Amino acid sequence: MKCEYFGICGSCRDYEEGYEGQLERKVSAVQELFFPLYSGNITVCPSPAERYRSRAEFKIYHDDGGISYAMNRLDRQGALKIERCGIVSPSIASVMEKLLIEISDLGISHKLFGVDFLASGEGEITLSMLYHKALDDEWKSKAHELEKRLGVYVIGRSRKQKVVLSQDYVTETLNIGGRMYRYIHIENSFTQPNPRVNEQMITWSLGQIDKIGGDLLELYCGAGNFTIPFATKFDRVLATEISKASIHAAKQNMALNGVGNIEFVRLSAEEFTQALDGVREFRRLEGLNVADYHLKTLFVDPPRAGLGEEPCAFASRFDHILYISCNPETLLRDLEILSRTHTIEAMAAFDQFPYTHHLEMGVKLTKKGCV
Ligand SMILES: C[S@@+](CC[C@H](N)C(=O)[O-])C[C@H]1O[C@@H](n2cnc3c(N)ncnc32)[C@H](O)[C@@H]1O
Repeated sequence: MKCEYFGICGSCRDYEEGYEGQLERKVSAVQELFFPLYSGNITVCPSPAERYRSRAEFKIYHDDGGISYAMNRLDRQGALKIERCGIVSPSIASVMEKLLIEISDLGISHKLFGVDFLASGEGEITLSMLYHKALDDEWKSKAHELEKRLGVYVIGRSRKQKVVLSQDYVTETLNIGGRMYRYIHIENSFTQPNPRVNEQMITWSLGQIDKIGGDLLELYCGAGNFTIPFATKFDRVLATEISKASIHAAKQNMALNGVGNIEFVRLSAEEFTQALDGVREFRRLEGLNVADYHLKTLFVDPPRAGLGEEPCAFASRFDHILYISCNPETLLRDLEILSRTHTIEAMAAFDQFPYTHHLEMGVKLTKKGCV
């Protein structure tokens, strides 16, 4: 019998399909899905089979005066208590059990309903504790003690309250083709969850845009995960993103890596296209002459909803499009539109989320008639 919770609770190690089997099945499914548009080779980038997630969110389940970790059941029929978790990074795994003991010992479990972990490969961890009550000075001093006992950075969150005791970020190192990049990852902001697959994703993507040159436009740039390595391949990069915290981190990441040819601007993708077409003016673009950029390449990494009709029409203006997608279904819809003007040159599948039906995809498109 197959257990749908393998990889979440990590306990049923005899899952009959194994890591390779589940990946093969997912890859066959996307090959079939995209076959009408693309019949070429799909590069497959696997994940480590366990301990691959650098961030994880758990519910806190209270019973008999004790607390345990829990997750929503996949069938949405209540919560499932978690005893062990095979998918979180070694550093998260090393504090999970101790954390429950220390929270109980310090008496800070009352109204605690969730904990979020974010870790770096070097073992730094932010621990966000989510409460249904206001956090007072007594909580702060106990949470300080928790930081000391576990060697983590504690952030307390409740309605309209965020308490940062020491810091709310970790610094991650990624190896991209032998070069080390450093990134500040802020808790509660978007970061790629699987660092080893993320490295493969950036490396594959770099290979696709290697010799194009000119300037790059990136929409949905987050904290500059792709932007910073991409900047080595273009004269200038204009990168936009909706989240203020991510843009702030992106600017720090640019400095951290000694990169100077990127402009990060906090604008939604929709706002940026309006600005480019002169439909609206934005103070956030002041001092930047967008018309001055030689934008022939577009990189997009949108949320699950993908692009849709209008953004695809905008994307069609570019000679080269690189599209990273976390949802093959919306990607298919968008590729059906983009294939009217562009040819799919290459495709890749990145197993960001092993043991789930999710698969991240990468696609390189070139305008028809363009060499
Ligand atoms: C899948 S993440 C990719 C981020 C980044 N490329 C990375 O690898 O970390 C999508 C990003 O799009 C941003 N976003 C969501 N809706 C947006 C919109 N309408 N316009 C611009 N950015 C948006 C989110 O804040 C998030 O950072």
